[in-house]
Amino acid sequence: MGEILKRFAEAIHGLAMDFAQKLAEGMGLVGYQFKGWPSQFRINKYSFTPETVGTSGVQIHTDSGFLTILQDDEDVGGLEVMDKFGRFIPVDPLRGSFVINLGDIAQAWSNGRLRSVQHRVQCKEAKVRISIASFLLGPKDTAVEASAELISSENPRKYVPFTFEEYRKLRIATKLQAGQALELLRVKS
Ligand SMILES: O=C(O)CCC(=O)C(=O)O
Ligand SMILES: [Fe+2]
Repeated sequence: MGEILKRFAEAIHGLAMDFAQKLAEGMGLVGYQFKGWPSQFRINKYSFTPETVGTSGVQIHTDSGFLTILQDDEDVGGLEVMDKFGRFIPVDPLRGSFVINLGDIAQAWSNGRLRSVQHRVQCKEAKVRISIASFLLGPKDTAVEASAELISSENPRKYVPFTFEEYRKLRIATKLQAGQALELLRVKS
């Protein structure tokens, strides 16, 4: 990795960790530690052509990790997120901003209080589009498990404990990319 990318990656990882910490505090989790949770980086390049206008550059999916910080293309739009009514809402380019969204691990970790968001990238115009996605994944060696503070008799545990690696493999094996794989890990009542 080049020096500039390395510094970018470190800064974004730090931002993701701070953001996660604030989320935990906001949910009343005192002293929760995200220490050792890794980030993964991906540079997406879409070579859109007149023929691809109107098609999907990335199919509908949720991100599998905890949270994503997206440095989206500053000129070429196309990102769309799904609202709770199943409608796609365009996220137009906004210079000097990041898009932050939650993934499936956040949903399991929070016992369903936080929700992962379905999204896709549509080809709107015949241009090259570039985005840099930084994913804060999940705990490295321990299981993803909602803290005791988030569990009560009215709010029983929703998901069985699982590791990020197990979840990643489950998503690949089932080809369920839009959050449905999490349903397979629900505690049976
Ligand atoms: O390119 C984008 O705007 C989004 C890419 C994305 O959703 C992803 O990499 O998971
Ligand atoms: Fe994504």
